[in-house]
Amino acid sequence: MMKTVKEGMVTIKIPSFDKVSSKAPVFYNPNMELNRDISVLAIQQFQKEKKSRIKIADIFAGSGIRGIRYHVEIGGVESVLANDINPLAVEFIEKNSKLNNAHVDITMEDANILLRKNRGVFDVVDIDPFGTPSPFIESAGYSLKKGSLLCVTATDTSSLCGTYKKPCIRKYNAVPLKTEYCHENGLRILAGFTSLTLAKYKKYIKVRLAYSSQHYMRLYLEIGKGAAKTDKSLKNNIGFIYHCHNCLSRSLEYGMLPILPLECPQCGGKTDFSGPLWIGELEDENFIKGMIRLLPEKRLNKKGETLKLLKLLEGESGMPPTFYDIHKICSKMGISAPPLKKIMEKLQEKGFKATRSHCKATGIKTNAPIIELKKSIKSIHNLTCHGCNNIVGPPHF
Ligand SMILES: C[S@@+](CC[C@H](N)C(=O)[O-])C[C@H]1O[C@@H](n2cnc3c(N)ncnc32)[C@H](O)[C@@H]1O
Ligand SMILES: [Zn+2]
Repeated sequence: MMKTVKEGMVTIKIPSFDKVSSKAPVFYNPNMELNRDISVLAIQQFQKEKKSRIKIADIFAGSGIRGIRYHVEIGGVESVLANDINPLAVEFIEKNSKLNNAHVDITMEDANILLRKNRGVFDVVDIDPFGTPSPFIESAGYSLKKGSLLCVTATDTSSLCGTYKKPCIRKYNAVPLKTEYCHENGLRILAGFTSLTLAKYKKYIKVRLAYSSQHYMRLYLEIGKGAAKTDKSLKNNIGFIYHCHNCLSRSLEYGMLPILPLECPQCGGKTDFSGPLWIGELEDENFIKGMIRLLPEKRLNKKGETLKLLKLLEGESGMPPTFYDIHKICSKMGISAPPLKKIMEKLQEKGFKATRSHCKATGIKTNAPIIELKKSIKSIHNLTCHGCNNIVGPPHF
């Protein structure tokens, strides 16, 4: 039995399956359509900036839908290589390429071998494996050329988010942190690990776009080259996040070792830490603006969702790492949560930056310290609440 799928401008066929699983004869996940839609826009924007024709490698191609979409939907493409280790997947990539009249190059190799054999060939490498991309980053570091784009998906979010600490240390050589901003933290661990892995090849990353959605994380990294620039990139972007579970304050430390005393500077409580991770920029405002401008000319089923996400990510550029969960803070303060918009306005009135986080609907990113945020929340609460001032007791800050 066959199943027909329509996404973007392509139609593909795959063997029927009961549920999305790595055990399916040929893997296809309809929930990743947004991932593929955003990839089409991001790679198109990259190609536009490059002003030359690009060679793309979709090295975990599955049914071929991703690579075929890149071939059909992205302008200025010189070639697309679709690779998979599964022989049945390769058969379907061949069928689906013909079905869409897309002249895709097809290989059946282990992704690491393919990257090693094609050093300096591709302008875009897309790594979309089952679970962790960690075993493939080293070969990507060897293979990628200056000015190329590395697109990485990770679906092992429980490791990156710190539900399980040991697998994160094993796969990403970093200590995770189970907090309200654990998804952003996970993106930072993945970017930090990639940056440190590439460094031995005197290559560094510039994060053009990073987001977490549903069950996966996705990074778009532009590759730079040169020993001095790599050293500088590590110095300016790798470090640690410290988090106080008591008063919810955070701080950053640049470097390869956690050296701050593990005591909260705000309340004296014990702090937890995460890292080494990427504490530099995760969003490139101009890149995202470019992607938004490209939206009207693309045929995407998830256009609305894509725009909403890109707008949130655009707002996050230039903001410091981590965000505050207003519900968590208010529950600690013993008051009901005021609307997010009002809190952001209050912070902005006081001269702080404030924006929403794409990771959490109740999250606010701000450069205000926790004490200022709590003061702002309290003042809005006092203006609007006439019933509970006497029962909440003294403010908790
Ligand atoms: C998550 S699926 C890819 C989905 C596809 N990119 C898409 O958007 O629909 C991962 C694919 O990687 C293939 N694979 C697993 N290990 C591999 C390896 N070492 N080298 C190449 N392909 C591999 C699997 O057969 C599977 O088709
Ligand atoms: Zn504290």
